[in-house]
Amino acid sequence: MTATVFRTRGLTRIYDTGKVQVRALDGVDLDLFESEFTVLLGPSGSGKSTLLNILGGLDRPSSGTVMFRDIDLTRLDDTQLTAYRRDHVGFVFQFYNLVASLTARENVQLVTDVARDPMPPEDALRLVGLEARLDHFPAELSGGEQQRVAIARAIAKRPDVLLCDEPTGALDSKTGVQVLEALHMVNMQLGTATIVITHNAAIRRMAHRVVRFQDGRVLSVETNDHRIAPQEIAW
Ligand SMILES: Nc1ncnc2c1ncn2[C@@H]1O[C@H](COP(=O)(O)OP(=O)(O)OP(=O)(O)O)[C@@H](O)[C@H]1O
Repeated sequence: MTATVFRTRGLTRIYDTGKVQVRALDGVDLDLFESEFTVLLGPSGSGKSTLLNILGGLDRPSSGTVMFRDIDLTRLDDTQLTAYRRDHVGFVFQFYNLVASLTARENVQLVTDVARDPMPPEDALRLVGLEARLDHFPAELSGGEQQRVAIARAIAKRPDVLLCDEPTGALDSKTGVQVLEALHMVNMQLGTATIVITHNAAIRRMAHRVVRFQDGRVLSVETNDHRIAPQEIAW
């Protein structure tokens, strides 16, 4: 049996907006596993991003526990949480947040220059299929290529987990599939536990495990017996 990378118990996040309290997460018990590719599905507002932000140490729960391996993230102070993010977590968001005045290689270098055990930026860009675009600026790259630079930037520090919030949300099917191929390669070659939020149900078919959310709770967890290749996915 594969070891768990994340274990949440009774995870609850309440946003207090003054007039109303929103239970974004409402007692989530969830195990996610080392090296697995997990897809999080669910309607808008069901709590997916809130969960991802807590797993990534960007936010804290109101109650409950979240273990990363044998570390209880809820017990870390702010400095320790920052160190956890820096050493263990790669993030990919819907919008790429690349520095426009830097090339693809230089955007990745921003991270590798300060990481503890980085891979060369060229290796990270090769892994996502961009070896021919090293010296291109973001404006010279397609949306899918820019997202792949963002993935290279996220994985160049060799994180243990890669957390992706709608990574194909801004992309059409053809370029979106290239981004999924890049995530698949990272997961296969580096064994990085990869957790992907998507509204696109077609993507669930490439996952090891699919978690469905509703109203801040886990509705179901399914394991895919037959995964399909990213190239077979279309939307
Ligand atoms: N900073 C905040 N302040 C108040 N309420 C918030 C805040 N962030 C999220 N929420 C609320 O918490 C609930 C869960 O939001 P969350 O973003 O986690 O959902 P989601 O499933 O990721 O949605 P989407 O698919 O639209 O991104 C929603 O009702 C949302 O309005």
